[in-house]
Amino acid sequence: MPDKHRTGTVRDINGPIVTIDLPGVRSGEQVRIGEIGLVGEVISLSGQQAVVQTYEGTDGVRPGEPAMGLGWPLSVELGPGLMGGIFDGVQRPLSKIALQSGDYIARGLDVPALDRSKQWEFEPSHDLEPGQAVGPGTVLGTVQETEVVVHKVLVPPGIQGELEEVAPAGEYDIESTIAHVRDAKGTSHRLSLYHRWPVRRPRPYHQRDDGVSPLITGQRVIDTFFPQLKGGKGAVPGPFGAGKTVVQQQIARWSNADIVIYVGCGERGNELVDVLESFPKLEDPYSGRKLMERTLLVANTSNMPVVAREASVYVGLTMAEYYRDMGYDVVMLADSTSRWAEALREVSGRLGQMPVEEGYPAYLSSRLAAVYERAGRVETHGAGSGSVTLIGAVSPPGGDFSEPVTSHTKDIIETFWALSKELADARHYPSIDWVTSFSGHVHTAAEWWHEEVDRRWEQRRTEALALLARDAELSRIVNLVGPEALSDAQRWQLEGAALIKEGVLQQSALDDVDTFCSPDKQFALLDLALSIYDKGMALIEIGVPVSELADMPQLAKARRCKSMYNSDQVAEIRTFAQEVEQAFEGIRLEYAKQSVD
Ligand SMILES: Nc1ncnc2c1ncn2[C@@H]1O[C@H](COP(=O)(O)OP(=O)(O)OP(=O)(O)O)[C@@H](O)[C@H]1O
Repeated sequence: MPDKHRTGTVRDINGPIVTIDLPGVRSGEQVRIGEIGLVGEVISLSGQQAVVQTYEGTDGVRPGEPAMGLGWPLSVELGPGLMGGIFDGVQRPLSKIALQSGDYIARGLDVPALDRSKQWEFEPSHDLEPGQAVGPGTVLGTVQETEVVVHKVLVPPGIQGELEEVAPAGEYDIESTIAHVRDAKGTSHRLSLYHRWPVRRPRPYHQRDDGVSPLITGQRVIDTFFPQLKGGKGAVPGPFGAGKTVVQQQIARWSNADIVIYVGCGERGNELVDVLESFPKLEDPYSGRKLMERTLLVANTSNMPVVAREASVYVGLTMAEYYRDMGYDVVMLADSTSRWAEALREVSGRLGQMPVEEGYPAYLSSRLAAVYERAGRVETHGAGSGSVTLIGAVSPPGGDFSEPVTSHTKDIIETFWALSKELADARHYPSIDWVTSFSGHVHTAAEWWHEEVDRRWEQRRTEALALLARDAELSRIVNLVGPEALSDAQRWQLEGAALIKEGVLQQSALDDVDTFCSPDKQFALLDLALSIYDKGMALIEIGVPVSELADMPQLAKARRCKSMYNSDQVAEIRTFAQEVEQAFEGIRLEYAKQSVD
């Protein structure tokens, strides 16, 4: 233990929950437990006794060992050096830890998140003068954190006053003094390139703004059918193996956010290894450099107990808010909030609290809501608008969406991308079910699409969903009485829906051309599918048999267009649409001629 200052004694150990005697300890305070110095946090107090949840295994710790209060709540370090980092659930840098203790994290390790020795090139803001009034969000200067991220060095929340001095341009480590600010009481505050922030306290902002532009993910079923806004909150619930991780990775990789934060929260070890191995290899499609230059990962390692997952979501969110405060659009992916909720359940069970639904405590929904509440688009204190988009994967046991975590999440979020086992089994990817998914952002997104892409976007989207709903009804009839019972018009509706499903909704993450689809290409493909359907229906209405249309080679090509033409080749898709139109016109003329003959 580093210090005997304010020490107490371990009384009782119940898995990750430890009771200690420590006079003067506060709720939420960080403590170190036992000779080994395990990290933990006070979650309840009763007289001199405190109940602590530890973020590391308590094996070997015995009653009577010391416990020490650190005097501050669970906090993270915020400053240059976060980008590209891989941290554990309490923000310890995994790569450094591996150097110190090998692949398995030794317990009680105390490694700061940010590198103390690295020098950063600080460029002070040119418009700053000593004597000037500054406050939270004032940009003191910048540091080029990576090739693609300019890190704004801001006056941290809570500091307000007169600027005494700001450091000249030069190289500084994160602990060097960058500025001094004298507050109204005359106290001088020394500011450096980093500060600490308690993870459970949302970082302040000037005011909330409504989201205005969609988060473009390049995934058609998301952008075109169930859009998300920058600053929105969304969930991806899905049964085992339905594709949650792929959806999240596609968003991380392709979305037009400035910063990506991926919190691997208690998913199986091999999946986490996969994420940790795959992310550093990914190329940033916007800069051509490594995606990790604007990404950071938080990963619960397999030897951390379940309660560490609980902290990791807040750790990720606080870092997301920090970059939001610089005016960036941040997307944070939490995989998965079910595992996070299990941590709540475990702790509440060990505390003997009354379980409400399936063992979860009564505060499950309020905790979930508080987490999602930290998403949003805001007017920051000094750096313009910034946003945190929060997308949580949910892994309901047995794929049952009525279980508590999924159902409470559904009430909180605005965008719900429900993955379906049937679609995944049929290898229809992404397996986002168009019947049960929803987005509360369609009208706002429509303004963007109408302005930037095509004025018919919302109308076309509605037509496609109506056709898919009709398809579901007709498929039920076919299952009952067979396809012969359908009219030619109904069969053509099935063909039209199949074209939407295969040509628009299905999108392979593994297809080099189709893995990302620009908004223009998304609309061109949707419009192509619907025009084919509309033109075909007009022919059926004048008596052309459906078999003649269903065999047209153009239909097969329309299904493949997504992989034949990349996002820059929208003109080619439109040319093909004209060819199809001519083919239909040919049939119409021929049929009209036959009728006359
Ligand atoms: N968009 C996609 N394109 C191509 N293949 C996909 C896509 N989505 C999912 N898959 C396939 O489905 C497999 C399982 O996906 P994934 O690992 O994302 O599922 P999961 O829901 O995260 O699983 P788990 O329940 O184990 O966490 C992938 O390995 C891949 O083969």
